Amino acid sequence: MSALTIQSDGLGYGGQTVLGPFRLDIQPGEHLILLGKSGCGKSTLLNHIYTENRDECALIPQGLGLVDRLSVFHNIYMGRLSRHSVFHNLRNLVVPAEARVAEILPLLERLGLSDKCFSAVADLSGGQQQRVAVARALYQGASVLLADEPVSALDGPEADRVMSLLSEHFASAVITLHDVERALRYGQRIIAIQDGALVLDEPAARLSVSALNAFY
Ligand SMILES: Nc1ncnc2c1ncn2[C@@H]1O[C@H](COP(=O)(O)OP(=O)(O)OP(=O)(O)O)[C@@H](O)[C@H]1O
Repeated sequence: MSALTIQSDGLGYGGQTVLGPFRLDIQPGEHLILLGKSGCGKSTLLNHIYTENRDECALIPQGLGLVDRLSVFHNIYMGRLSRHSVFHNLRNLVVPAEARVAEILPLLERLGLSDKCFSAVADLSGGQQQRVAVARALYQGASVLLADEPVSALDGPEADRVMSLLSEHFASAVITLHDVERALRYGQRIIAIQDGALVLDEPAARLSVSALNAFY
C-alpha cells in the first residue's frame, strides 16, 4: 500500500496551468526530492499534496508560517494544537505547561536553539527561524514530511545536520531542494519538473550531479 497517492488533472492558478495531469505514488519509507527551475511548480505540487493529505503530513512551507510575536516554544507547540483541549491550549499560551516544555527542549537542543526557547521568533535570524519551523514539524508527530527548501537559510554543515535529522525522523518525505548534490545525498527517489510535467522520476542511485543539472 502507498503512503500517499497524489493524482491531479492539472494544477494552476486562475485558469493558468502550472502542472499538467499526473499521478504520484509515494511508498512508505520513501524519501523523494523535488527538483526544477525556480517557478516550475515545486511549491504548487507540495502544497497540493498537503491540501489533500493534511492528517498524515507535517508541512514546512517556504514562508515558514511562524507567528513572529509568539515565542519559539509557542510556535513549536502549535504543531500539536489539535491534540489538546481548547482550555489546555489557552492556559499553555499564558503559562507554558512544564510537560510541554520538557517535550520541546530536547528538540531545541538538537537544533542548537536551546537558549531561544522563550525568545520571540521576530528576534531570531532567518536560519534560526527556519530551524524553528523544522522543530515544529518534528514535534507534530506526522509520518510524512512535506518540506519546501527547508535548509535554504542554513550554512552547509548545519544544513546537513538538519537534513539528517529530518531523514531519520520521518518515515516518508517529499522535499524540494535546489542543491543537486544534497538531493542525491538525502533523496532515495528524485522527481524533476520541467515545462509543466514530471519529466524525471528515478532512484537517486541511478543519477548523477550532471544529469540533474540538466533540469536547471
Ligand atoms: N498564488 C499564486 N497565484 C498565481 N500564480 C502563482 C501563485 N503561486 C505560484 N504561482 C505561479 O505558479 C508557478 C509555479 O510557482 P511555484 O511557487 O510552484 O514554483 P517553484 O518551483 O516552487 O519556485 P521556487 O523554486 O522559486 O520556489 C510560477 O509561475 C508562479 O508565478
